[in-house]
Amino acid sequence: METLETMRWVDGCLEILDQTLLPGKTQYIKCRQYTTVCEAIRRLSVRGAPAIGAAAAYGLALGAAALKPAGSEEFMAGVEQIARDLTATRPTAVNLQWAVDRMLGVLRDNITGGIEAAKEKLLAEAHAIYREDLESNRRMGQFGEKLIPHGAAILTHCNAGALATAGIGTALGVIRAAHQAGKNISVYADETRPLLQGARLTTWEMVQEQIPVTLLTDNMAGFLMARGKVDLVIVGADRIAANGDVANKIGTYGVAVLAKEHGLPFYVAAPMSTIDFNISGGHEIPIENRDEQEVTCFAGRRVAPEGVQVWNPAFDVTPARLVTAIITDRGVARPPYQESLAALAGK
Ligand SMILES: CSC[C@H]1O[C@H](OP(=O)(O)O)[C@H](O)[C@@H]1O
Repeated sequence: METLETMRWVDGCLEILDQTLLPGKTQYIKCRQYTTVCEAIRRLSVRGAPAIGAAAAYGLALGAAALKPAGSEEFMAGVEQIARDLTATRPTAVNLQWAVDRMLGVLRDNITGGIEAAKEKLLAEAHAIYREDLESNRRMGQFGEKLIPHGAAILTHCNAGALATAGIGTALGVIRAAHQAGKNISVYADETRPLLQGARLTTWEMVQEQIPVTLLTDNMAGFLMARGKVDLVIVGADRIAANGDVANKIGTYGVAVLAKEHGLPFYVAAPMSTIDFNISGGHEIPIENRDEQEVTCFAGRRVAPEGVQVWNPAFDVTPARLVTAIITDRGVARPPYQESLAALAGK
């Protein structure tokens, strides 16, 4: 089985697995400047909320290391600009802002110790963020697999796997844990238009691990459920509001409505770093709109006529009322989410 690292730190350089080339080609982007990390996030070479957060943390450490300020004030100003550039790359996954805020907090706590020491602290914190995600995924898998019945056929959307994280994944981490617990599960993977994270990445991860996986186009999910082929749905998340509304890859809301219609459990797996307690509901979640060519072209060939208008939101919002449970790295939250998520966060 080929196991690939989503990213790795090698001799002062962040190497990012270029996911736009998967599954056909395995190639790492060598990021020696933080601007290369910004571009990798923007073009989804690295993608998935936890992975974006970890990449941004390493990007901030890279950028800070290259600064040659006259003093600490200039250094702080330089790092804060790097932080702004990183958080501007993609607006929806809260892990990006969370990771950058955490790095800035470490800097402010250590600036009095001198600039070189602060640079070392930043790199250490980026390593910590990456390392913690490994353990966070493992815990989500442990909590989540208890919800998975033996022999379950599980539908998932997009890729919330090892390629979206530092570890075994969020939704796919639960699937891996259930598989390893001997539950004889199988997976249905939505291709996930327009960038095909399901067809390219989720199926690849499942095939690598010899977990039975069936690929379907997004518009087939309803009929598959109507034919009684699906036992439950599990997806990842990019930002979850305090009330349990979930922003995830475009198409997730439709799957949740279909699951409700067919009486199927709809689970969301996400670490606590994806819960945004600063917003009350999904209406406050910023939704990224992406380039129209992602929709008008397919495999590099234009399929829609010139002059067509395009709407290409990268995410949608699933209301909490459609979510059966939220599997986090601190336990499983059930409705009412305002209370259960706050309790898991120790608020
Ligand atoms: C474990 S977070 C995965 C999450 O991120 C994906 O979005 P993108 O591929 O655009 O970064 C998708 O929403 C996944 O559920």
